[in-house]
Amino acid sequence: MNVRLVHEFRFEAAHRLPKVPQGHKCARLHGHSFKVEVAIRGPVNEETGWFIDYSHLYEAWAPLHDLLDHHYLNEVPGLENPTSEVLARWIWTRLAPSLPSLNRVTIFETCDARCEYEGD
Ligand SMILES: Nc1nc2c(c(=O)[nH]1)N=C([C@H](O)[C@H](O)COP(=O)(O)OP(=O)(O)OP(=O)(O)O)CN2
Ligand SMILES: [Zn+2]
Repeated sequence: MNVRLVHEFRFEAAHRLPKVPQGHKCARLHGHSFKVEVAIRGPVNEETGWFIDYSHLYEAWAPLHDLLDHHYLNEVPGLENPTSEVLARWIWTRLAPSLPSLNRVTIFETCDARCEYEGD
């Protein structure tokens, strides 16, 4: 039996999008309460009844939270153009080494819009 486990994380950050057309509102400095969903996929162990402990997701996420929370994303190396798309891949690249079963990273900038990334 295979399952997808999903853990939500949140961080607050400011950003601006430097490559949008002139006059676009997102060229101005603004902030979001970002929500990130990290999904892993794999088999359930018949003995333990789980795939892996959710705490592994938390442990993998914690260093990224420190890099992102209450930061100006444009100043974070690799996030000079911090769209949801760029952020999703940035997070994926940093989680994948410690979460080989990584299946999807989803970025919610607002309640209504999200970017889902499943690797290239
Ligand atoms: N494909 C993308 N489009 C947009 C991104 C992005 O990262 N990828 N980002 C933005 C801005 O960051 C913006 O802050 C979010 O804009 P929007 O979804 O329009 O959110 P609002 O709450 O400001 O919009 P409402 O019109 O109030 O719904 C824009 N586009
Ligand atoms: Zn924004």
